Amino acid sequence: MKFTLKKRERNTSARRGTLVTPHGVIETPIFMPVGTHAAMKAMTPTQVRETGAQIILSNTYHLHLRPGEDLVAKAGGLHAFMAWDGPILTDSGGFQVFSLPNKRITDDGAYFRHEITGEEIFLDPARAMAIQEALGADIIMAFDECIPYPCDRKYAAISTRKTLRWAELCKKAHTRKDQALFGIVQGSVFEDLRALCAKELVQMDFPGYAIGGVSVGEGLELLKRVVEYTAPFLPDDKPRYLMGVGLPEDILESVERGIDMFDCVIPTRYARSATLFTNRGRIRLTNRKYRRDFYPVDPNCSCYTCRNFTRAYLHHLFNANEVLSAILSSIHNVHFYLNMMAEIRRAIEEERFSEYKRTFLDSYLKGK
Ligand SMILES: C=CCOC(=O)Nc1nc2cc3[nH]c(NC)nc3cc2c(=O)[nH]1
Ligand SMILES: [Zn+2]
Repeated sequence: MKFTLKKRERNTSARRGTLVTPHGVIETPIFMPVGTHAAMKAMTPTQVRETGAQIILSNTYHLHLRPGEDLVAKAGGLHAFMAWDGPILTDSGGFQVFSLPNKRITDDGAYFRHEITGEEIFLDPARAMAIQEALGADIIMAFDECIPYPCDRKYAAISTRKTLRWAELCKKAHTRKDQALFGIVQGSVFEDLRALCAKELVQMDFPGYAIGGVSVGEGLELLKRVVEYTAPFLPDDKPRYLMGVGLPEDILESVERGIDMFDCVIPTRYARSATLFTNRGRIRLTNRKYRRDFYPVDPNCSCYTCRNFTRAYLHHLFNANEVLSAILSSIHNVHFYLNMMAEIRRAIEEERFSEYKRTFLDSYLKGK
């Protein structure tokens, strides 16, 4: 996998790059829609492609539980199984489980109790590598502990050292050369732990680095600070992935501070609960005020949904509990995110990212 920096912004740390993977080229900064169970919810691969998505995410933990990585491998791997011929990244998905009470973390790994069957699953570096290698994603993530927020410094220090030890074990266990293994920086909100973790991971020399342990309830101010003091320790010529981020405003602030890759369930999850993104903020389509509103969701949007349907129609679909409501809303929200990323890339190329961010947020946050 090869990352090339194409442009650095003069007055911010925003950067424009190209990431070449075995399944295609990714233009960064990029947003990666999340397809947890090897599927983008309510969208076909063709529809996902049409939104401008270049790379999608799937979750190791969930696919290990069902249908199991051996079955996916027998199907020819994730790309064949889900008919997505673009790049795929697998993260743990254990994050959701990490945040659940029913898990036990030891020095060697983590025990997750399956919320449905109650069956206990043990994940450790070697197993996490074996599962992701069988699934066949282009980018796989080191097995780490996502430190919850808040947490005391002592716990964060011990956990961060463990994540570093696990990163070493992942590197040893990872054999497939056509897969890129990214290291994950932990350290909670403690600047010195973040610096120490980043420096030691860089010493291990990964093809890319993620900043983990964020978007765990710390809020935008702390997120900005963590990114601000962690990103500079990461190599300029390697991709930087901020896990689980986020809302449009979180993404803009993090691009400004040097992040290249993002993932979040927000666009797809909000779509299914009728919350849609527009360049004047979010709208709740089940609200009665859209009953007779014959405008598109976002008059400036060029997606299939905005070109063919009105807010009144989507309001009706949600009221009638039609499956089509989830499909059309997901197409719009994912398109909205990917369109924003395309505008960000152009703004960086034309050295006007700060102005783009200000204009976008003025309209988006104040509904101007
Ligand atoms: C197979 C193992 C691969 O391990 C991982 O993927 N680890 C990992 N995933 C995360 C996912 C997150 N989502 C959010 N917010 C929605 N924050 C996240 C933070 C992490 C994290 O610190 N680590
Ligand atoms: Zn649209």
